[in-house]
Amino acid sequence: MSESCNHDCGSCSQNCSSREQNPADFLEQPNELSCIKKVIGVVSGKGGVGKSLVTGMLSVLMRRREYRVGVLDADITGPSVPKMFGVHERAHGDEGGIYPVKTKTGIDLMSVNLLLENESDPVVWRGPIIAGTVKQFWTDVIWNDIDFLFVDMPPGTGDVALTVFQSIPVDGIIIVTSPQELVSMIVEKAVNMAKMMNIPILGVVENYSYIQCPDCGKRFPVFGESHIEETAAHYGLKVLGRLPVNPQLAQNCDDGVIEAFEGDWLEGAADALEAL
Ligand SMILES: Nc1ncnc2c1ncn2[C@@H]1O[C@H](COP(=O)(O)OP(=O)(O)OP(=O)(O)O)[C@@H](O)[C@H]1O
Repeated sequence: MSESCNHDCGSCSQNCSSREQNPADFLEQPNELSCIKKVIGVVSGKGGVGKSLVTGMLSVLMRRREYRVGVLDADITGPSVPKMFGVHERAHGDEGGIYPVKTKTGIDLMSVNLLLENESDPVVWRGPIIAGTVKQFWTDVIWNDIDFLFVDMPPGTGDVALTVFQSIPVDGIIIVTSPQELVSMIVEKAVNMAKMMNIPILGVVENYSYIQCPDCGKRFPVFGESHIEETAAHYGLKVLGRLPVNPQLAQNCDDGVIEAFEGDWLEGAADALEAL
């Protein structure tokens, strides 16, 4: 602290200990009617690697294990969660807050698409507004009795991702990657961000890992040989699952019936969540 400190940090540029804030200082309180046991962030270092699909599948798996599950779609400019679940109605609220919309199997969803008049309306908002909306999904939405709240994070490690990590008490993150060479750098970015935010990493899921011949069962690494084991070992992370390119999964998303997907690729990830 400077000797001439007048305790008015707004008029001083010194980076002293009284200015440094604990990450916990930025945490927002959830709605007073919410009751959430664990918050799991699903992140990716870049867009399009299947983060939303993995979020959706994990929420379905945990629901199948009889947990009460919610999905907070923090991917405000590319909200794909409601479509995957075939949910098109609008969310409603009252003086207590906003109520999530329930899927067919009882998963609670909140997404900007459930609030827009027209779900095809583009969200052309600047970063602070987007980040504020995500915060409101935490502070204003009534997450009633939730064992696992999955947060489908915006892709990358930018402004909105940072706000989410600062304002929501995330218990652990799952990193979704693809098999390309770039993966190591991308995982490193996500790992560093989690470290900065002091959030445990539960492990990595590799998507688009291979394609499996429906006749002979042989696996083909269409996007190149996987480096996930070495990469995960390098950062001391667990590989929680490898997801093939599977046309049926894409069809399930397009038809809004992700709750009907069949496959045990992510059971390891579900076990890790259950063990939390
Ligand atoms: N393993 C897979 N097999 C078949 N289709 C897949 C697979 N993974 C993702 N897809 C399809 O690819 C598209 C993109 O996936 P998804 O929306 O999950 O990516 P994302 O990482 O969340 O994207 P963004 O970063 O843009 O939000 C979706 O149409 C999804 O159905």
